[in-house]
Amino acid sequence: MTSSLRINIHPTFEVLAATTAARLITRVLDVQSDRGEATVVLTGGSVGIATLKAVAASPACPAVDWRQVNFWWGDERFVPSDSAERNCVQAQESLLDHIAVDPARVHRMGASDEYADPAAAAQGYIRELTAAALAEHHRYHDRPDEAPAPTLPRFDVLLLGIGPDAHIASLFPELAGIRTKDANVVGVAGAPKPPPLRISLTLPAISSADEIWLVAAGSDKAGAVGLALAGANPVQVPAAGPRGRSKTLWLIDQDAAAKVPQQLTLRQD
Ligand SMILES: O=C(O)[C@H](O)[C@@H](O)[C@H](O)[C@H](O)COP(=O)(O)O
Repeated sequence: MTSSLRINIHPTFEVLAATTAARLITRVLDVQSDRGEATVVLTGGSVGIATLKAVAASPACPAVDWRQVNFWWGDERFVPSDSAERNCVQAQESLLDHIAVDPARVHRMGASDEYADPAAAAQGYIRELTAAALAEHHRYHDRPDEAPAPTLPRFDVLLLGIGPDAHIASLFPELAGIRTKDANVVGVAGAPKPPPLRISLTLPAISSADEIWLVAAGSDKAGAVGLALAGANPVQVPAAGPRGRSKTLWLIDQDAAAKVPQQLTLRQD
């Protein structure tokens, strides 16, 4: 399957969040009509959280059977589980508290009051991902023992915010995480964006997703977005790395689009 790249530019942060929310609701509904369940990987950050708030506020929100949605996170801050800094705490307040989710389908990354360090929390998430992948493999394969067992469940939509330094999730330029190819989850130390201790999916795990949506707003993201879309090296520009299996969607506002190569904004493949 060839993966398509699309760039959608919106006039303002608010319109970007509202349209991303509408797109997410529609995508989950479409997947649920095919498979019953749907799986979304959430992100932290201003656009990621604003999108969740817009989903909760949408008149279409109740159309989704949220009890059949699996929630994972692309990254998390390694702080106490009840800290307002946690991406999952912000997602809980923005959306999950307002919909009927199945707690067994909400997969939070580990916290500093649950694990000794980010590496241990990463191992814990790897175990949780592997267990979900195996259960899904048995649900969807007639003869599961005849096919190799996957280590990741199917991610229907994976959301990524982008930092001014072009980081995605908690994969930062030049650090070990963006270079990691032999693991699905890593612990992060020394993150330039506080807090310094984090957990993150790796680029191979991110790129296992069917659709990847990169969301960014503001002129401080224009350089990162422009470099990523110009095809920079992912080690220096992590936002250049993600490729969804079927679609890579850039959802950005006009300010963040200021340095997108002109020929790209005309081409929508
Ligand atoms: O844990 C995090 O901080 C996020 O997952 C991170 O990857 C975020 O999405 C970007 O830093 C963009 O954040 P802003 O949109 O707030 O700049």
